[in-house]
Amino acid sequence: MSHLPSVLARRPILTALLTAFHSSGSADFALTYTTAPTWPLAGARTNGAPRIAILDSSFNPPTLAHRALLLHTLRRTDPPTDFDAALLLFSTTNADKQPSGTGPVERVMMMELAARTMASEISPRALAVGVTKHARFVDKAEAILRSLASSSSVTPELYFIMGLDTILRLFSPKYYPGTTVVQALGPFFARSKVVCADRAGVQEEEAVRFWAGEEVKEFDGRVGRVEIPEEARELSSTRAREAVRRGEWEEVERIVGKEVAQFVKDEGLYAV
Ligand SMILES: Nc1ncnc2c1ncn2[C@@H]1O[C@H](COP(=O)(O)OP(=O)(O)OP(=O)(O)O)[C@@H](O)[C@H]1O
Ligand SMILES: NC(=O)c1ccc[n+]([C@@H]2O[C@H](COP(=O)(O)O)[C@@H](O)[C@H]2O)c1
Repeated sequence: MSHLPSVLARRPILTALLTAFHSSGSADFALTYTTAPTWPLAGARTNGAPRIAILDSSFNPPTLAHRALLLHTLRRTDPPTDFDAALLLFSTTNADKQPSGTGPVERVMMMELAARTMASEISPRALAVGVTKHARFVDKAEAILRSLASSSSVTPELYFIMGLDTILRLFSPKYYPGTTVVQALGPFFARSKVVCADRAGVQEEEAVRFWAGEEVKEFDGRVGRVEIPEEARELSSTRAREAVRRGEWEEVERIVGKEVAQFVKDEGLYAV
């Protein structure tokens, strides 16, 4: 069954929602779609803090690597963890880049498309799509926790999934002027954990240096690992955009899957 018609019908609602979110002085986290109205409470566990696996990405466009990161985190992390819910999260600001490629409405439409194609594999856990205005993980975590505490009195444990290139930037001092990395990340790691996947393109020595470093050791037990299949490791949004520009639609489909590829083609995204 194609999810495209349902997502295309969402455009006016999403446009209004994102405009209101953008102009609100106070909102810094909002959900656009959930598979269960009680998200994040749809899992089997009934006691303890609900655990939410969060895939934060620019989704420019969503790829099958993003899908693999989320599904493999839910199935086998080291150490093994039971999750109650999952969240695809998009930030309207990025820590390093100016917005380019596509606007927020198309990004969220593609995220919702990806979410609908994954929902049955994630079930019985609840899956949501959300947006935040924050670029740094420390601020994203705070916004999500604050929002859930005010709307549902739930205090979940957040697990941020990221590739090695991103965990290197989470621990980079350039994002925390006026303080040390350990001080800046202390409150974040008190309530959240990180699940990290190796990423093609990161130099071996840089990876070895990072894992042996004092800063990551400071948060021992708060950083887990996940492996994704070989074929997903080399996929990236950049490669998908380049394949669109070359008009190689089979390659685009191999990187992003059938439905997102169709959306990108129909909407004329990334063509120039
Ligand atoms: N193939 C992959 N292997 C491991 N981690 C990945 C992979 N693709 C994306 N990630 C991770 O997923 C998160 C979101 O990725 P992001 O949105 O930056 O995708 P991207 O493909 O790197 O995008 P772009 O090519 O536009 O820079 C990041 O933490 C990134 O490290
Ligand atoms: N120190 C940090 O918290 C930090 C550093 C770099 C990127 N990020 C975020 O990671 C996500 C992925 O970033 P890229 O799209 O640049 O790969 C974005 O939301 C970005 O803002 C966070």
